[in-house]
Amino acid sequence: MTDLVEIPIIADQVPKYAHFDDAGADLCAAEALTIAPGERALVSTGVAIALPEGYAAFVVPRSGLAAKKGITVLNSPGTVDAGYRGEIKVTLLNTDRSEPFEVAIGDRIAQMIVTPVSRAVFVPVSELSESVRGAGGFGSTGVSAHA
Ligand SMILES: O=c1ccn([C@H]2C[C@H](O)[C@@H](COP(=O)(O)OP(=O)(O)OP(=O)(O)O)O2)c(=O)[nH]1
Ligand SMILES: [Mg+2]
Repeated sequence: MTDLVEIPIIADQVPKYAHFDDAGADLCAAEALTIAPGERALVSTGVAIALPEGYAAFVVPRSGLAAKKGITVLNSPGTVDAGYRGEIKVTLLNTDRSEPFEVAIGDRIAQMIVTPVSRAVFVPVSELSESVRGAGGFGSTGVSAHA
């Protein structure tokens, strides 16, 4: 059984996990609007939470909206800091070239993943330890699955 984290919340519609073992709880729109093709909108959810210290919540797209409608979260993963007490908002981007995207109040527009996060202590050094990857990145391993 996963550890349960109690999170105080103020919300008209409390985010729900569609299945008990889902990673993301769905966030609903608290306002109605239309997002034109290629446009973005900052959408209210009416949700405010008090995350425990050492936790963050990530606002990420729903795959169905992405695959079927071209809707994504522009700044995905949107990062909700533990100390944030304001309303959680979702920056939706309509990537479709022709279809406007209609948002109705109560629509599940994105999902939120609550997770522990490490607090880093950045220690300046003159050299970094060696690794197999080294400085290779940005496609250094190619695309083909065949060597
Ligand atoms: O998708 C998001 C991302 C962020 N936030 C809220 C919670 C977060 O704690 C706060 C600040 O987010 P972030 O640090 O990403 O934005 P910023 O542009 O760096 O703003 P700030 O200067 O306030 O940190 O905005 C949302 O409601 N939705
Ligand atoms: Mg910030």
